Amino acid sequence: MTAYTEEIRIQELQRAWMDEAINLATNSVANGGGPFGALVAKGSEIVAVGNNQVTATLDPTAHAEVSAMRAACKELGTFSLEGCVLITSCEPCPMCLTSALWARVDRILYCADRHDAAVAGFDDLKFYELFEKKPASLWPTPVEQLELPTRTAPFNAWLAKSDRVDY
Ligand SMILES: Nc1nc2[nH]cnc2c(=O)[nH]1
Repeated sequence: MTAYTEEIRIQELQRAWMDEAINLATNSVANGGGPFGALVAKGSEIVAVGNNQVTATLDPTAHAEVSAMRAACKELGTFSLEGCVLITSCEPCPMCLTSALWARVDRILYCADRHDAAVAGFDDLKFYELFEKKPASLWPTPVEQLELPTRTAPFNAWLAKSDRVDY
């Protein structure tokens, strides 16, 4: 296989995965979920899929991407998605983007963006804008530090644990 045909193969695979993510998102609406779908792929294989289940499961963190990454970790038996790609029907919100960074995915591919989501009434864009505003203590949901002398005790315990599993 030449580099060119390999590139075409990868593009076709990505297109098929994105079509699948969009189908998951559309079906999610029909099944009572939010209009978002995502999947995690490794090599040429889909490891796991997910759709938005916030209202169905009473879980504000049950976004499509988080659901897909949770399922992928379970499937692979690991907390790291290194070597995997996250494909999502819509640009990840700040929570999902950070979750993907924590999961150490190799790459994220999305279709609709935060502006498309805003038209549908979702706050992804608003939250991205919030993160650009400082200080967070002045956000509509104030984020404030209560600085106690014991604040680093958990980290001290962590650093003293020789058999800790870093992530
Ligand atoms: N990308 C994305 N944005 C959202 N905004 C609200 N829910 C979701 C979701 O599941 N995925």
